[in-house]
Formats: sequence, C-alpha cells, structure tokens
Amino acid sequence: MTTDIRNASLETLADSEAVALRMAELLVEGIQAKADGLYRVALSGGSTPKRLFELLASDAFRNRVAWDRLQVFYGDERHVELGHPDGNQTVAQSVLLRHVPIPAENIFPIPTGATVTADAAVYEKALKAAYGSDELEKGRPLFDLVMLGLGTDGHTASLFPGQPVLHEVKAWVGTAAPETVPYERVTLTYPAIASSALVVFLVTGASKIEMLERLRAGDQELPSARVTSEGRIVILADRAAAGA
Ligand SMILES: O=C1O[C@H](COP(=O)(O)O)[C@@H](O)[C@H](O)[C@H]1O
Repeated sequence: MTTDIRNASLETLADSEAVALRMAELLVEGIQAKADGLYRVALSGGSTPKRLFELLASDAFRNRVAWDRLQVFYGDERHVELGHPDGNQTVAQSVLLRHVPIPAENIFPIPTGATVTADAAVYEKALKAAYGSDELEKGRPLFDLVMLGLGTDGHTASLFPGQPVLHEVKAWVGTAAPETVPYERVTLTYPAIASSALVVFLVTGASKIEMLERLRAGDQELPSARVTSEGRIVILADRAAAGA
C-alpha cells in the first residue's frame, strides 16, 4: 500500500504549541509501541520543530523517551559548517540532543565538510548501514517516523520546486541548489521518505494557509504534495495555517 497526500489525515490543533505537544506525544507513543527495537526518526529542519525540540528536552518529556532506542537522522541540511546558526543540525543539537541522554552513536549527522555531492554520498552510506541493506524493501521501512515541514513555496525537506532531485527514483539522498534560498542542500529523496511507517507534516502559522490548502488538494506543482509513504501520512496543523 502506498499513501499519498490526498489520503493524509489532518489534525487541526489550537495553536503551534498544541502542534508541538501532539508531535511530542506521537513520538513518545511510537517509541513505546516499538518496545523491542530501534526507532528511526528523521527530524525536520527550519523553524517549526524548535518548540518540539524544547518540549522533548523538558522535564515533562525527557524521562518518557527511551533515548537508547532512538536513532536520529535528518531530513535535510543546509551545506554550512557544523555549528553554523543556520544549520538544521545546529538547532537540533543545541535545543534537544545535547540535553538528553541519547548515545552519540545513535545520531546520524549529515556531513558538510566536503562537497555537497560527496557529503550526500556519505550520508546515504550511513543510512544504508543503519538499515542493513543497500536496497529498500517494501514492508520494512527505513524510517519509523519522518517529520516534515512545509515551506511557503511548497518545499519540504530540501525538495524545492524545479530541482532535479525531485525526479530521483533510486538514490536515498540527493542535493539541491535552489536560487531562492541560501546555501546548497543535502536532502532525503522521495524514495527514502516513502520508506516510512509514518510521515508527519508540521504546519503552523497563517503564512502557510495557501500552501496547506494546495498540499491537501494534492497539487502536484508543490514538491511537498508529491510525498508518499508506505505507511500513514498525518498533517498536524494549527488553526492559523488551516484557516479555521
Ligand atoms: O521540511 C522542512 O520544511 C522546512 C520549512 O520550514 P519552516 O521554517 O517553515 O518550518 C524546511 O526549510 C526544512 O529545512 C525542512 O526540513
């Protein structure tokens, strides 16, 4: 079974705080439900997940997560040096990962020290090693959870409009060099995102109203609307984004 965006379920929540709380609960429940194994999550970047990271690092959540069973990946990264303030990994590290007892070997960074193509290849190799195969197998998802955002131009991860990586059907990781935003990017491809038990879009704020409407309608002009999953797709939106 393949789920596309038109089969996604929408949860409209009061505000961005409620969206972050719901995402935190989904993550905790997912890890608890998979009591016997590792739980692989791809974190989204951008501004929206920051509050989620704060919540997961807080007293309310930190002790509810089996950190030793969580493997953390990234959906995309700006090709900037480690620790750069615009790096998605910088935010995840500084707001979440450095405050919780996650083993260092459970974090799978996107390298940014070589060329963007070479770094993408290294990240893909790490993903394949963690998965235990070079080929994605149906029924054995690469990710238990892929978190995604929604850009005001319809991008998600670093799948930007017009980028050749949108046509990638085999590689798990690709690159992008959008002219509309700073920095080259390393990104998961559609096939890698599709190998997931659950994809959750986090969409907050009135600036996302139009894109959320088009996403839900499955407008294939939007890179985000071409995301599929072999599991479920859930959209967590606040009232402002849902225009409710
Ligand atoms: O999935 C993603 O979406 C965002 C959009 O981010 P936001 O700042 O509007 O929350 C993107 O730029 C990010 O890197 C990505 O992982």
